[in-house]
Amino acid sequence: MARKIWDISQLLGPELPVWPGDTAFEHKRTWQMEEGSPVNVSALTLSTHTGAHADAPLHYDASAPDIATVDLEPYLGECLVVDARGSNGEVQVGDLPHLRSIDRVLFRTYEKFPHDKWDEGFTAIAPETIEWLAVQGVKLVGTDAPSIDPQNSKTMDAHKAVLKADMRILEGLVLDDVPEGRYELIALPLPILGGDASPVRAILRELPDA
Ligand SMILES: N[C@@H](CC(=O)c1ccccc1NC=O)C(=O)O
Ligand SMILES: [Zn+2]
Ligand SMILES: [Zn+2]
Repeated sequence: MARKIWDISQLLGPELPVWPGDTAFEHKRTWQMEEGSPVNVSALTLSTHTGAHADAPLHYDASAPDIATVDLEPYLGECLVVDARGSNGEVQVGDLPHLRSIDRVLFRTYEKFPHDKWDEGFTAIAPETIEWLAVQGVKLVGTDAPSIDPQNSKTMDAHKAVLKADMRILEGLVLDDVPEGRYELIALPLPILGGDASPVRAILRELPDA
């Protein structure tokens, strides 16, 4: 029996909302068959933080590893999806369920993911929550929000807490259709030399029957 797959990635098209001031997503043709080329070939212009993406430690520490260097292990394996829609402003420690032997935690903060407009008031993750997850042995934290820090953050406290615990981050996931529970996560970053982040094709898959 095939194991159900949830695609938790954003669609990458011209309407994709991006961080204020960041690079807009652009996809244009280099060669076209209708102009006599034997093939269609196009080119992408996009921010490393486009859609569902993985931050590299380099994003928040100028001397830390780039996305081509990080181990792939955190981005592949069992995870817990937590419904944090009740959190207001920041996911607090009190919003967490009891965590038992889990390496990856993904937070759903949206009732409905804002596909067609930028949401500046997204729910961040409190640095204390990151610290608590690290104490529980969590290696990767994911969110449907565009960042784990608030949009106007200058201190990036949640990213700094991730750095201290050497955790990994996924942002921009789409979790609207995913019930709370345990899944297999697959969300591999591209090996971009010097990259501070990479878009990922993020999916969740039913765990194999025990
Ligand atoms: N997806 C990015 C968004 C970002 O770059 C950012 C996050 C919080 C505060 C400022 C940011 N970027 C530009 O100032 C992130 O990794 O958080
Ligand atoms: Zn990011
Ligand atoms: Zn980030």
